[in-house]
Amino acid sequence: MASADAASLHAAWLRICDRLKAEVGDVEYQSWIQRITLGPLDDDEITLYLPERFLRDWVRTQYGQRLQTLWREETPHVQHVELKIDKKAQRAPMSNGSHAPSSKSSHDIAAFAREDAAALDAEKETSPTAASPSVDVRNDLAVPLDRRFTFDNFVVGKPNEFAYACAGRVADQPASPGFNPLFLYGGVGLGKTHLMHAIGLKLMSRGNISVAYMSAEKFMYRFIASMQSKSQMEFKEQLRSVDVLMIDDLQFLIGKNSTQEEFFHTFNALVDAGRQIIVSADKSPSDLSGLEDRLRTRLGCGMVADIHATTFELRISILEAKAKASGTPVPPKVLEYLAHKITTNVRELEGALNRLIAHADLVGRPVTLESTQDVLKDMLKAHERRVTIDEIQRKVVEHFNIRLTDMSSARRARAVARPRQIAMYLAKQLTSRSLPEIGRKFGNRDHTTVMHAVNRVAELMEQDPGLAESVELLKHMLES
Ligand SMILES: Nc1ncnc2c1ncn2[C@@H]1O[C@H](COP(=O)(O)OP(=O)(O)OP(=O)(O)O)[C@@H](O)[C@H]1O
Repeated sequence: MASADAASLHAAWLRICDRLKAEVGDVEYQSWIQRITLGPLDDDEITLYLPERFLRDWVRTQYGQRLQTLWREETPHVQHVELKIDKKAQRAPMSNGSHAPSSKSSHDIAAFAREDAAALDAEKETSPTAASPSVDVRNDLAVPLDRRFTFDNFVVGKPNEFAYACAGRVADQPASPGFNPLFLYGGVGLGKTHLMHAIGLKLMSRGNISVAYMSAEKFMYRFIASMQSKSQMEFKEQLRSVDVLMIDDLQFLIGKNSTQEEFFHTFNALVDAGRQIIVSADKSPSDLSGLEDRLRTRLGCGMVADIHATTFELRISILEAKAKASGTPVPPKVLEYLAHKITTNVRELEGALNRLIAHADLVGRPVTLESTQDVLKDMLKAHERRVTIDEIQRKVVEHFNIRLTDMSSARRARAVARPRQIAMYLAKQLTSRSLPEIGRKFGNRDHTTVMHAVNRVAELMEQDPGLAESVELLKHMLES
């Protein structure tokens, strides 16, 4: 093998850098390739240095093959590429000469991070309840898991059984094919965080597994803080050293481009190293517009599990379990009432129950339906569904297969009059409209007619289970 002098090696390296830059783009180039320092040629093997182990590993997995090919193409003297760690290479002048950072490039990532921080500040201004950014990198990387959020404490029903099963599988066999990443998504307060913590707790109970859980927001604070304190390497190394990384509420990263970029690299490094990633968000990967396409694609590559909105049955089961755990007796009527009134969010359902129990303990009186309505007045008001009389009329005519005009017509035939009475009854039950207001919406009828209809339907529901079922069904459809 002919020997190559230092100048020709250096020239070859510059050409390789040029080609790589064109292939991978500026950001990746500056983040990774630019950190490489050219080392000696030994026989047909060229050594390239990187200042940190994770950088070396990353470059090896991401670009190792390509570097070898490019070297072989650029100079036949080099057949093999060896990537080594050299701490002295840290912040050394770029050996790739003219490829040293341009005026803007060396701080691009930091600049992006500042942009993310600015985006965050803008959000904070419109979101006074959010915590101010904590940028203390001395804290532990992850936040502790909540010991209450176990699998045993998670109530399973139709809407969450699939997510529950997936979470259980990951807890039993982390990083198994098809389950990495595990992507949990669903509306607010439906148990995503609970399941993530349950996985973490179960894994940790088995001992030697390192689990890091943090919100996407926290991830970003850490990232920005590491930029500010020039400890990015430490941050990256810490992240890449965990066995299981859990990031909650990923939607927070929408519009935070450099944090997304950082997360993407962390994600790849961990998955490639056979570590488990668990992510939660309020939407599926494909619906998270605002996240980079390549990140969305990777997020959807493992198991995607949806937690659906709760059903009445699940809400009852959750309330029963929580009431039982509290040790304070709560009548079934109260549980049903809560499950009817608070339908969207388990966190609020739980909050309502806790408030009732605390109140009962404090005043030393049992929980009753009356005390519930009183104690939760404000909360329940906020949950009143804004069902309109128009909606009620539309649903009722659809159900009984009559015309909408029959709601306000003077026709008295039973086939029309009864559904009209039912619609009035529902208007009284589901809206805060007064009897005269309801009457006006039903062809300017008198309030006494409405009152009669309401009483008559209540009476009939007691006598006729078929009719009661129809009315309940309509009510349920209108409420959900
Ligand atoms: N199926 C369930 N069984 C028992 N508790 C539940 C269930 N679902 C939710 N919870 C409880 O409801 C509360 C809210 O759940 P969690 O924080 O996991 O929701 P989330 O989906 O992560 O919400 P967010 O979108 O706000 O992050 C927690 O106290 C959790 O224990």
